[in-house]
Amino acid sequence: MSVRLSTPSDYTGLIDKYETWMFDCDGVLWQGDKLIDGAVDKNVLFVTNNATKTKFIGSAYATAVYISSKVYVIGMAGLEEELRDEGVAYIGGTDPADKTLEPFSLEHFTLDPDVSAVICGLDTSINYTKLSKAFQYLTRNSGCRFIVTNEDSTYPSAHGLLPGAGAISAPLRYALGKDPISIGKPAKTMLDCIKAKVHFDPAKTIMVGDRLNTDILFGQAGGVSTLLVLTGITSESDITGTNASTIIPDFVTASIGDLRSAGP
Ligand SMILES: O=C(O)[C@H](O)[C@H](O)COP(=O)(O)O
Ligand SMILES: [Mg+2]
Repeated sequence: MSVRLSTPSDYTGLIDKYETWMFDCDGVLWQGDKLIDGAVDKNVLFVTNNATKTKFIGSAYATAVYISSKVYVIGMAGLEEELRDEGVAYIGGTDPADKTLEPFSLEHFTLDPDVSAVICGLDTSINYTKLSKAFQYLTRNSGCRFIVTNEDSTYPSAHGLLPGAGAISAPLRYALGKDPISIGKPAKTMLDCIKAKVHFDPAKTIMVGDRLNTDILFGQAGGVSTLLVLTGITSESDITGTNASTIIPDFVTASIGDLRSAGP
């Protein structure tokens, strides 16, 4: 049963109890380009599946650390930046030849034999050209691995829910008839990435997230406490009543901004 936080002493107790705070980003700190009230005056680790973000411990960074060979990318500039920073050769991504609305044609497409993995992340410029080139690599380059930065089905933007990274890779999963390797939360790869960079005591660590099947499962798998906020994907009806999820966070509060009410 989750503990519902509500009083200043509840929040003070939580802040006193945990020395390492892992914060999910989309739906916790911000909704798209809109900051969530009260979120910005904390200095903690940001752990996001959003592969368009960089310089966080994000799924883009974790994927770039995971792969070393040349890859074909479905994704945006943030994912390309993390691949470059880790010295991973890539094609596709924001390349104008792929990020195009021109009539589809593979007439000028030559398969690159060095591509040994396809990486798929959130891509707001997704199109048939990208999906087709990725499919060509996955079916014609022997042993080519199918990797996704994360599998979030939706993305909590400032304008409501939008298709998430999981929805971007879904056409390839269906066409291929096989599931990819997923790097982001709740996968262990993401936690391994954090452990390689930051020392923390799981007993004194709390993961704050808005999605039960990524953030809360990630925290539980990592042996850390979990705090669910209701400013993103999960709503009250998802955690109460007959259809309540079986994923039970340790703590629940409406918004990360509630922590401001912590007493002295
Ligand atoms: O990739 C996606 O679908 C979205 O960016 C999703 O919101 C993950 O971001 P997070 O909540 O982990 O920051
Ligand atoms: Mg989130």
